[in-house]
Amino acid sequence: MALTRQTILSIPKSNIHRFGAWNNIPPTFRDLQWSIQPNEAWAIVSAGSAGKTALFQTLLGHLRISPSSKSETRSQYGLYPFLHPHDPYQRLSYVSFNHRSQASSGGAFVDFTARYGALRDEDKITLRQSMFPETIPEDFLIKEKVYHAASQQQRDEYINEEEIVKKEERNRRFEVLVDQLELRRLLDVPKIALSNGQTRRARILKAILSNPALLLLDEPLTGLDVHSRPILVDLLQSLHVVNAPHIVMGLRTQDSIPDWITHLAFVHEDSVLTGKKDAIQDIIDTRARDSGRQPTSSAANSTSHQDVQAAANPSYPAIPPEALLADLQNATIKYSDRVVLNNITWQIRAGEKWHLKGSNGSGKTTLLSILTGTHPLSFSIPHLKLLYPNRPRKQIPTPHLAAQVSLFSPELFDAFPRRHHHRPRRPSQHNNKDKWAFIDEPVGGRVWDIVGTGFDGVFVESGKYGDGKGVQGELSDEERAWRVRRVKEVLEALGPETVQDGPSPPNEGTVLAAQRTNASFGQEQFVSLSTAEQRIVLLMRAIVGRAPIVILDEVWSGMEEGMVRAVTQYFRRPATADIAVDSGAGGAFADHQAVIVVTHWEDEVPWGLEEGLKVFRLKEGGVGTVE
Ligand SMILES: Nc1ncnc2c1ncn2[C@@H]1O[C@H](COP(=O)(O)OP(=O)(O)OP(=O)(O)O)[C@@H](O)[C@H]1O
Repeated sequence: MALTRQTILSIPKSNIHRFGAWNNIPPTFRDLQWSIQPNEAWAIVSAGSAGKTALFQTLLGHLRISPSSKSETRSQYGLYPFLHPHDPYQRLSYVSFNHRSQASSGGAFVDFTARYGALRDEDKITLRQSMFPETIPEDFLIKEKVYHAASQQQRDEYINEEEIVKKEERNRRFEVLVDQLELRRLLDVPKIALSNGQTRRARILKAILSNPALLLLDEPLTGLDVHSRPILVDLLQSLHVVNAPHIVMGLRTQDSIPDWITHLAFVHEDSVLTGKKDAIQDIIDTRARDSGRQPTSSAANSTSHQDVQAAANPSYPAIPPEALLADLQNATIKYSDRVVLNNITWQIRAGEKWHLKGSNGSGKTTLLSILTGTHPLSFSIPHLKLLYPNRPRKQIPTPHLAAQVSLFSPELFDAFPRRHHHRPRRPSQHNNKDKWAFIDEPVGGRVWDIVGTGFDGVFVESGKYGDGKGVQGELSDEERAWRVRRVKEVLEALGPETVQDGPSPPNEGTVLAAQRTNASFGQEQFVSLSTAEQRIVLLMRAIVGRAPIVILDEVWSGMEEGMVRAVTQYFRRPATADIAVDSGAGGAFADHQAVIVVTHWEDEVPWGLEEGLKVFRLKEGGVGTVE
């Protein structure tokens, strides 16, 4: 198609490299050629998050396009002819639900339970105030000196924005969108208190209000309930057809593609296939059929593995079949006039598999935070008994509870500390500078250590062997040996040799896919892993300790296709395989464990109703029932 002033994006045949990488290093993408016209609606599709993210990074100018824009082959309008002559970076908005928030990138642990109390003053900023900083009362800003600086910056940004869009126009759009996205009744709720799905809708609203010409949305539907998904898809379409803004969205291969999408960019390894939807969809389907291979790891198939499966955690008393592990009766939680949990009664027994269901904001995370003891009100619920043998929550020290009710959740993923060392680098002839420079390098936190933090439910690695110190005192030799065996088992079950998904776009500093083994993976730095791999490591952390109650909240979102397959297969492996000597083919869960899965996608639940899966559903008004 000919390039015109209206063309939105144009990348003539190019290789895409990371900045700083030589041209003779394999590029992230080879021979990428792509143009987007205003009447086309594009989605970027890839099996995992890494490929999609790299393509979005290319659009954001974070990767190097070769030949460069100075070359004759490039358009006179650059990457975004449509935005010309505006600064593309002012008119471009990128919202990704694939990444952890900036908040945790500094390495400090962000207290994700703060939302339940909203005790700190800066946590009281409401959704409305976050969108309209000028509505934050002046006396609040003066009192909160630290926050003042941030708010002032937001205010300045707001004023700058005003140069682009008239205030009235922004307000008018806000009024319409806030209803369409069903956020009105949440406007005066502290922003930090919003549920996962509510936060996602609010971020999309904010991005639209910033009036971009091009809105890049990565996985906008992940984490949204079945009711909200079509609402968002319709809204995006209505904006897109008038090109205000033009939208490019990222989807997983397993997501259904909205009808109004006309073109697809399919990322596979280092190639990007672009074209009309049907043609590219055919290619994706064919590839999916061909690659329907099963994980081929020693953990899945071989019988040579000599480890005896490590069933029960020797640190805790043996749990008899069907023992009551959680007994919650008549629990109510409300915030001023909003009842989030209304008289909830729920009993969970050893060996049970639960699917906790409910629309966005129905109280799932709140309910689980009572079981994990992280909700401050978990102490004041009259009847809450946990673990085996059953004891009132008040009598269980919180660290013991954290070790025995293990958790994976999007909030934990965001908050998990990733440490970087800000280290000075000597001036040298290589960096061509006479000044000292600072480089950020990852420190500590090998995968092995991070998985090991799961035994004690803590967030910092501890213990000489990276297997924790034990919350009940010094570990015995038997306990230590059990822990080491367990870390090996989960690495074996979910490490890169088992989870074969094709190589991700090469990241500088990471070990090449071909050289990786499940064992070597344990020695890699957690912070250098891709987002999807970090997820799988935190999943290993949640299951390593064979905690009596395992909570898996939105585990599959953000994982690569092959990972979803391997994890599901591992979860489905019968618990009885657990005691099989020298098979290495143990199940992810032993008979004495209860597992609670939270997902809005039915097909992600590893077990069916016919296999004994139980369903607990939360409804509007905070009512909860066993289905
Ligand atoms: N301080 C507060 N004031 C008012 N409402 C609050 C407060 N804290 C939490 N809420 C509300 O409690 C509800 C429960 O949120 P929760 O995170 O438990 O929902 P969820 O079912 O996990 O949702 P999602 O599917 O989006 O993750 C939300 O509607 C939230 O807005």
